[in-house]
Amino acid sequence: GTEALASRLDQLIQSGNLRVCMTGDYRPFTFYKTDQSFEGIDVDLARSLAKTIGVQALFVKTSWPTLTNDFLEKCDIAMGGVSVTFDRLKKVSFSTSHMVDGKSAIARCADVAKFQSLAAIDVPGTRAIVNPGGTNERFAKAHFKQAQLIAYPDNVTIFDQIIKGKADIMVTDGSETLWQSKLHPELCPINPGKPLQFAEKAFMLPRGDVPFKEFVDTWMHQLKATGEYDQIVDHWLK
Ligand SMILES: O=C(O)C(=O)C[C@]1(C(=O)O)C=C[C@@H](O)C=C1
Repeated sequence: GTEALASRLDQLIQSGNLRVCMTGDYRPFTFYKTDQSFEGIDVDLARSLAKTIGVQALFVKTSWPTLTNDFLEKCDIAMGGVSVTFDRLKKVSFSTSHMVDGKSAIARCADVAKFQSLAAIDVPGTRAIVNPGGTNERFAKAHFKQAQLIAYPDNVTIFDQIIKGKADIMVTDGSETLWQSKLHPELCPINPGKPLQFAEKAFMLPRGDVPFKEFVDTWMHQLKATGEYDQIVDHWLK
């Protein structure tokens, strides 16, 4: 047929806004500042996508436990260090993955030698801290049987808890262990080159919306081909 498929793309072009859900608690991907604006890799990516569509990026603050529902109710896309999971794929679609980022551990530098494997971490006496709602919690619940699990909902200050000695270790995205260890010299990433679990970053999209997904995937493909993607990532990671 000659009729184009209906798409969220048409709606958002009509409204003039790309509504982007993000948590704002995950440096360097998304950070919510005191002036109520967002910054980070995925903020730059969102602005690039919006510009390519010809609309404004409008950021909507969400949280990891409410991410999927907030996306479904309030946003056209969810960005900000979001991992692809099969649970989420039961409710939403994802763009093509743009970054591989497996799970790794971070601990006080003095403890790195004793936490060299998952088996060495998961022993009685280890206090593993975890932010609820995302893939970190899923990993912790699946793999920590002997270690004590401490749920801590503030992803911005969670790393201070390890520095203060209130917890011993956190398993999170490898990129975050590198970033946080640069921010806090007391903390060291543990074998960041050998992730404990595979994970990929992508953008959450409305389920089954082929035209919108084609647009986002083509934009990302070209961003990578032209080197703009690396420019954005390197600006934050270096
Ligand atoms: O849930 C996801 O998609 C994430 O990758 C987010 C997630 C998590 O796994 O909890 C990853 C690292 C940050 O420390 C905070 C949130």
